[in-house]
Amino acid sequence: MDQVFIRGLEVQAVIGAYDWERTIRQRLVLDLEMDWDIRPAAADDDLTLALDYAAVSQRVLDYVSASSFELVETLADRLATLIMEEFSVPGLRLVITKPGAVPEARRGVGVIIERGRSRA
Ligand SMILES: Nc1nc2c(c(=O)[nH]1)N=C([C@H](O)[C@@H](O)CO)CN2
Repeated sequence: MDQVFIRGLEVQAVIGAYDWERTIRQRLVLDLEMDWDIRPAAADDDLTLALDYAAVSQRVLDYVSASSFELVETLADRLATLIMEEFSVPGLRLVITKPGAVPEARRGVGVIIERGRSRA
């Protein structure tokens, strides 16, 4: 399946399980790969037939910046459902990195989820 991707989308959110984390905003970095047949859009050279990565990016930024979850797992799961429902995306892979959570983890910690994809 073709994919439309968004990489390194940075957003600040209230995210964390500890009391001190409930009072601050922390940086998250999102990587998103969305299954999409690009051939109809390519055949007609028509954005209305494409999965608009700018529109998805803006919706993700709006949602995450307004969210307030304890776990990155919860945010990832809710966000995946939202994207699939609102943009008719049949399957996706989402990586949420919380760069500052474990200072010794130089490239961050977080979760990777896949939804709507059959296991081969
Ligand atoms: N699997 C997870 N582990 C941890 C999470 C999380 O969301 N998922 N969160 C924390 C704390 O909020 C941490 O980020 C504070 O530094 C710990 N472990």
